[in-house]
Amino acid sequence: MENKKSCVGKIVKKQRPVNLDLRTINQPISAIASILHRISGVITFIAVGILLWLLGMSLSSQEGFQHASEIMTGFFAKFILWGILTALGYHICGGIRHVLMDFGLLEESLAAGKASAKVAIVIAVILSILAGVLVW
Ligand code: HEM
Repeated sequence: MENKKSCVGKIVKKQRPVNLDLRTINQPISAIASILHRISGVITFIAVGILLWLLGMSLSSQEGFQHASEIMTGFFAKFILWGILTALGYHICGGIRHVLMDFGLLEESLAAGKASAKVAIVIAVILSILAGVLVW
C-alpha cells in the first residue's frame, strides 16, 4: 500500500535537473578534455595488445617480419596505427596537464583549467597531423 504521508519523492523529483541528455548539454572544454582523456586511455590500453602482437610477429622469424610489414602496408592498418598514435599523443598531453595540476604548477582556477585544456587539445591535434605524416 502506498504511504500517503511521504512526500520525499515528489520534492526530490521537482528539484532535479530536467535535462540530462548529454548530447544536448553544451559541455565546457574542460569536460571534453576529461572525457577524451578517458577514451584515449582505453584506446591506448587496447593498443598495447595490438602493438605487442605485431611486434611478436615481426620478431618471430624472417617470414613473420615480412608478414607484419605486409599488414602495415594496408590503408586500414595504417588508419588504426594513426588512431593509436593520436590517442597516445592526446593521452600524454592530457596526462602531463593532469600531472602539472596535481603538482600545483597550474593555477587552480576555471580560466586556467579551460586554457590548459585548450592547449592540450591543440598540441594533440598537431601531434596527430605529424603522426599522419609519419604513418603515410
Ligand atoms: C600504455 C600507456 C597508457 C595507458 C594504457 C593508459 C591508460 C589510462 C587509463 C585507462 C586511464 C584512466 C582514465 C580515466 O579513468 O578517466 C588513465 C589515466 C591517466 N593517465 Fe594514462 N595511460 C597510459 C600512459 C600514460 C602516460 C604516458 C601518461 C603521462 C603523460 C599518463 C597519464 C595519466 C594520468 C595523469 C591519468 C589520470 C587522469 C585523471 O586523474 O583523471 N598515462 N590512463
